[in-house]
Amino acid sequence: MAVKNSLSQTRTVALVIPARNEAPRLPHVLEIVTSNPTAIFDEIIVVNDCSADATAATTRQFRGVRLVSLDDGQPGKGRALQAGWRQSTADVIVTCDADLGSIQHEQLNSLVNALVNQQQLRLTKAAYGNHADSSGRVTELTAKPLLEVFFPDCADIQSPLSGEMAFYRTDVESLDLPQDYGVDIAILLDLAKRHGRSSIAEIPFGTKKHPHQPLSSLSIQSRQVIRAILERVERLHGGLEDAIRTPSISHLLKVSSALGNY
Ligand SMILES: O=c1ccn([C@@H]2O[C@H](COP(=O)(O)OP(=O)(O)O[C@H]3O[C@H](CO)[C@@H](O)[C@H](O)[C@H]3O)[C@@H](O)[C@H]2O)c(=O)[nH]1
Ligand SMILES: O=C(O)[C@H](O)COP(=O)(O)O
Repeated sequence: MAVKNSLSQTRTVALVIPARNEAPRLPHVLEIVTSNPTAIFDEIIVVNDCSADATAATTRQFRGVRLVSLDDGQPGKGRALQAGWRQSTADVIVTCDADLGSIQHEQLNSLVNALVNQQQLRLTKAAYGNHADSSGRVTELTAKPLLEVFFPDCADIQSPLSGEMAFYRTDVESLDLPQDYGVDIAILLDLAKRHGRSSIAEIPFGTKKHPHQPLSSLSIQSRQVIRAILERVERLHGGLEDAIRTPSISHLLKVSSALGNY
C-alpha cells in the first residue's frame, strides 16, 4: 500500500503512535487508521511506553498493528517515538498522538502526500486552530515566544508542538533528539536548520480534540520544550550570548520596553 509520488517513485510509509497509559483513547485512533481502505500505511506501530494500564492488550486487539513495548520505567515521548521508527525500514515516518479524539485518516494521508509530492519538503506538520485562543497553552506561552526570539524564521509556524508529522526516516535518524516532550520542536528546528525553513509545511487539521493536562504536568512539559529550544540556541547559534546580538533579540527588547509603558 506504499504511496507513489508525482514522479511515480514508490515510498513505503510507517505510522508510529507513542502511547503511555492510553488504553481508553487508543482504540478510537486505531479504528480510524486501520479501517480505512484509502489509508497509505505499510505498517502501523504502537509504542507502549511503560504504561500501567491495558495499552498493550488494547493494541493486540487490532490485527496488523505492531506492538513495541518499553518497560524499563523511564518513559518519555521522544524516546518512544525514536524506538518506534528504529523498528521500521519505511521511507516515510508519520507520527500521531494516541489520544486524539479529532483525528481523521485523510489528515494523516495529506501529511504524506504533501511530503512526497513537493520535492522541497522534509517535514509536514498538523496545524491546529487558527488563533491563540484555540491553540495549546505550552504552544502559546512557551514555544512561540521563544521561537520569535531565537528562531524568527520559524515564528510563523502555527502549531510548532503538534505531534502529527511526516518526515523521511533517514533524515531524522542522524539527529540527536530529546527523549522527552522536547522531541517535536527539536525535529522542527533541526530540519529547518538542515534544509531551510521552506522545507517545512503545515497542513490545516482544524480543531484539536484531546485530553487537557493539568498545569502541574504542563509545567514539566514546558520545561522540556524550553530545554530543547535552548539546546538548539547553543548548538545552532553558538550560545545565548551570540543569539542576544541578533536583530530578533533587539526586537524583543523593543517590544518589552513598549509593553513597559502599559
Ligand atoms: O512519557 C510519555 C508521554 C507521552 N507519551 C505519548 O505521547 C503522546 C503525546 O503526549 P500528550 O501527553 O498527549 O501530549 P500533549 O499534552 O497533548 O502535548 C502536545 O505537546 C507536546 C510537547 O511538544 C507534544 O509532544 C505532543 O505531541 C502534543 O500533543 C501521547 O500519545 C502520549 O501517550 C509517551 O509515549 N510517553
Ligand atoms: O500543545 C500544547 O500547547 C499543550 O499540549 C497544551 O495543550 P492544551 O492547552 O490544549 O491542553
